[in-house]
Amino acid sequence: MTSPLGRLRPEHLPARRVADLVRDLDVRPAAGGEPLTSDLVLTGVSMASADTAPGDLFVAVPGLKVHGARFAADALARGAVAVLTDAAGVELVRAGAPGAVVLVGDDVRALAGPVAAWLHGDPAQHLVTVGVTGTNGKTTTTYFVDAALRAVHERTAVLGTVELRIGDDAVESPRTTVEAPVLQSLLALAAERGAGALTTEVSSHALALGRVGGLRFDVVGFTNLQRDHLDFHGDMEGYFRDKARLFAPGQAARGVVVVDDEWGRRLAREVQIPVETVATHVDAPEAQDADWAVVEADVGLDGVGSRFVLRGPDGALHEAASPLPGLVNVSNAALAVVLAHAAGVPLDAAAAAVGRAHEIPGRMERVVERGDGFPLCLVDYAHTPDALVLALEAVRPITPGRLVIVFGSDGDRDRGKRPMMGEIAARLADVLVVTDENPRSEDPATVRAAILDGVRSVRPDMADVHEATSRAQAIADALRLTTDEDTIIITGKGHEPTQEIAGVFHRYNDRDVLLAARAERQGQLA
Ligand SMILES: CC(=O)N[C@H]1[C@@H](OP(=O)(O)OP(=O)(O)OC[C@H]2O[C@@H](n3ccc(=O)[nH]c3=O)[C@H](O)[C@@H]2O)O[C@H](CO)[C@@H](O)[C@@H]1O[C@H](C)C(=O)N[C@@H](C)C(=O)N[C@H](CCC(=O)O)C(=O)O
Ligand SMILES: Nc1ncnc2c1ncn2[C@@H]1O[C@H](COP(=O)(O)OP(=O)(O)OP(=O)(O)O)[C@@H](O)[C@H]1O
Repeated sequence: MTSPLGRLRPEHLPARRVADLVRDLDVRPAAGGEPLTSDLVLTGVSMASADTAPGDLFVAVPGLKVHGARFAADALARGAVAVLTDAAGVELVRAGAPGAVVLVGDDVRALAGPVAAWLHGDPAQHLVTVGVTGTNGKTTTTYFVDAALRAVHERTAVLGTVELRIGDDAVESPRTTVEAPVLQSLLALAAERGAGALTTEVSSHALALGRVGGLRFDVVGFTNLQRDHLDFHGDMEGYFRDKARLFAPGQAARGVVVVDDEWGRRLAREVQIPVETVATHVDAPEAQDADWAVVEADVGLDGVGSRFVLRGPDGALHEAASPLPGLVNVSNAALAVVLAHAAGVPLDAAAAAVGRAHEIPGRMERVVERGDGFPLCLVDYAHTPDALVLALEAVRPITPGRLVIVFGSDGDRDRGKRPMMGEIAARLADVLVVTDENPRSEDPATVRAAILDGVRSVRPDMADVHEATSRAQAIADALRLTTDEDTIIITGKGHEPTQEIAGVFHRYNDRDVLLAARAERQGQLA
């Protein structure tokens, strides 16, 4: 996917002297290079050569695969005026681009954010900023928070897995949390366009790789911690420690932590910033000590949403609602209300706005309504074992007939979860269509076989278990197998606009494919 950086820079570019960068931040001219001239001016920062624009500082970081300094010549050819790198990078820049202006710093990945914030004049100070981390629920919670912030700000920005949105303008997002220079440039653009608040998802990769460096959030939130991304973080302890970085004093002024799981309780105990705690499971022991607690929840059997009652720190009870089905969304909504309140939105306005929030692409999204021979069809992003359990439990009560799941598991990612996903689906759904998610470089059949091993361990006769070698075929098969009493839930890819197969990103979206399959089936039924 093309990076949106070029399209999302502020219209009024900043202009600051390289000499002032050396004066203000912990960087210095590399020995033996061109002397810094006082008229050398920067108007942008980039970390990827393809995203470099004239006037940029190219920050060349040592990558996990390759050193960014290898691409300095490319960045300079695109108009970069200087390169910031580490000691190892200096030699590489000199080899590829002799004569370049080279600055050097010790940890350039960590410097990228502060440098970009410096260049843009610390744009975050003009906005209320909210960051949300946790394994599941980040996207949903950020959209809920954004809905609440819009109750008091005419224009807002929301950044995350689904899109990068400022006011009504949005582009596809290259990842959950953009690189630090892109984030700072988006903050500057949001401020320039008069946005009063910005909410962003903060992934654990972002925290480990300094993508939110240079930004001190007004409020940050934690949803939960579940098994995911162990290929990157090593173990749960490492994953937790990376998440906890968001709650460091330099990174956020205050926090709101869901304490339903032990990781949340530990985070609330250990962090050094003021935090409010939220317990979202009715009558759970942690509710007694939590600042905020969901004390009643009525999970709507119409599958549209839930009403709940939130007890505040003063003991007062507040009516609130989640516009999406399932108890997990009560949890996300409760967190969002408290986060928005901490970010300056009156409590009842926050609760009302969250209850009315619009549908979120690929999050329990109702794509086909039940009726006329068609089952209710939802597209959901559940791609971890815990999320899958919760998603299936959320749709069971709204399913008069059979619960059908179309699902797979990612290639080149945590292999251990594949049989677990199969076991869960076999336990909690009636009909299974096992297919591909993003096989990446792996043989899709191998990934499916691992899932099917898990299915077999729970359902040895493999009754009502189907395998489809393409996701579009799986969706068509599911529609063919069902009537309007049933529910189909398609999990794993949510809003994603592409499917990655053997290194190639093919345009693919579950919602679009489902609607096309429905139209075709309607033709067959007519
Ligand atoms: C594992 C991981 O996060 N890797 C990130 C890491 O990659 P890397 O260190 O391997 O980078 P590299 O390929 O060695 O390249 C080194 C440097 O050279 C630059 N380069 C490279 C090639 C080139 O032609 N020109 C160029 O300038 C790169 O931009 C980079 O700055 O640093 C790169 C730039 O800083 C990131 O783009 C890259 O994210 C990759 C694309 C990625 O897929 N990340 C995923 C796992 C991720 O971040 N996911 C989380 C969400 C997870 C979730 O909750 O689901 C996210 O926030 O999206
Ligand atoms: N609070 C929650 N606890 C557990 N599972 C949840 C929660 N909220 C949502 N989910 C499930 O996780 C899926 C992903 O939700 P969402 O996109 O909001 O999370 P996310 O943290 O943004 O995920 P990712 O970082 O992978 O994009 C949903 O489709 C739903 O099935």
